[in-house]
Amino acid sequence: MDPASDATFTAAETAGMRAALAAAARGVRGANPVVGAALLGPTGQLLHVGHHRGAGTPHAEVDVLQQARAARTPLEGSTLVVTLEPCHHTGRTGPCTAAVEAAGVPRVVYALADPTAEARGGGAALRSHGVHVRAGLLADEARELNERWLRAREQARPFVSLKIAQSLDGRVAAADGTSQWITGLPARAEGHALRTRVDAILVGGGTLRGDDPALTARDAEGAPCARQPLRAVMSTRPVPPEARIRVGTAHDFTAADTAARSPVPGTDAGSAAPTWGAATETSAQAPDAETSMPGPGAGSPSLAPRPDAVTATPAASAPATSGPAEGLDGRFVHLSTHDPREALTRLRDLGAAHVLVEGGPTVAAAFLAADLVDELWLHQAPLLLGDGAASVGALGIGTLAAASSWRGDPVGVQDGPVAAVGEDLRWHLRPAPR
Ligand SMILES: Nc1nc(O)c(N)c(N[C@@H]2O[C@H](COP(=O)(O)O)[C@@H](O)[C@H]2O)n1
Repeated sequence: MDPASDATFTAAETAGMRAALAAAARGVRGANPVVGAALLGPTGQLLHVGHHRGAGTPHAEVDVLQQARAARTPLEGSTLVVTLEPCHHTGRTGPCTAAVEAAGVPRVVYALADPTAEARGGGAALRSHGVHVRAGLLADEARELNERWLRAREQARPFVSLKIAQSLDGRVAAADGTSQWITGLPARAEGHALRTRVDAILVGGGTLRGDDPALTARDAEGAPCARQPLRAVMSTRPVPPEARIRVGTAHDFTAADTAARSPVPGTDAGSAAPTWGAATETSAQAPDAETSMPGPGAGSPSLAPRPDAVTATPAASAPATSGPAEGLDGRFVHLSTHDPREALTRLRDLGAAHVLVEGGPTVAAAFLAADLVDELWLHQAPLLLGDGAASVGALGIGTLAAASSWRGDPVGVQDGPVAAVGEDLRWHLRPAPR
């Protein structure tokens, strides 16, 4: 137990922590935890509230200190209240401990200790520099907020998001296999926004062969986003050389690329460099069937892929803000396995800390059955198909009492966990506690 976790806290600190917990929920789930922070004045008055907005953006502590600096708020006698221990490392951003010290905040109250090997120890470091530190305030609430992120870190695997676009009756394709476009443009735009936040997108061999998706992240005009996720196929069968998933990659990771290149911090991954395969360039521009993206002639030109829509921008020239991990930009990897844990291990070893699973039904079921889905984005269109592929394959659930159970997740959505998106319905869900 943290030596300072038996402390008692003031009513103002408890109120500040509640404000910080509410602010944390305005962040997004993924490679980083959701974190909120509040600054209290000498009499406990709430001065500023901030939060973290996802991997690569300022941490909650830095966000709230930046607000104080912008407003010229004096910090003598202040207390920083934060839902996670200030980090004590340089990752995608700098150490929060240094920011707290530089700002001259004399007291810090945090909820939950940082469990990661690389970032932990901020409380002790601040204490050794004369900052008054107390831990454990509303720790259960803070732990619950990041329960799946904590679990992913414990299992030394990436955080996993699953995205499904389905009909009212839970189908992702009609009887003849057609699947474009089940959902409307606003829902598809949400899907692309999600793609820009992840390190890797994964599909199965059935989706690859049936739909030939490009798996690129594009903006509302159909132009490629500055940073692209790694594109991954999980299949024991070969990936055709002409597959669109390979298009535009300057290089690809070969099927043998299981060696570590940029491992997720805190894991035991090795450090050998992977083999780089030759680029496969093609100008094919078929519609992105699996993910319901419009293609040429789809009647929605604003999101139609353009000839250059799959040209990845090299990570080195991209702005150092949120987005996929450095070096994965738009590349392609073939994971020759049906085991979702093995697939995640290999993606982790390539440097992915956040993986988006985009189907199809067999791959979705494999991740769900293994309890490897940390958040679910489900778009439901007002269509009935009556036949065709179900969105999720067999889960081995024989009776209602054993159903896979989910809860609305307000994190990462401003309009609540269930909302209308154009003509469609969007659910943002997290696994129900077991
Ligand atoms: N104290 C704290 N505040 C936040 O707002 C955070 N997001 C974190 N995250 C911790 O730092 C690691 C990520 O660091 P970078 O964003 O790459 O710099 C993450 O693994 C957490 O341990 N901590």
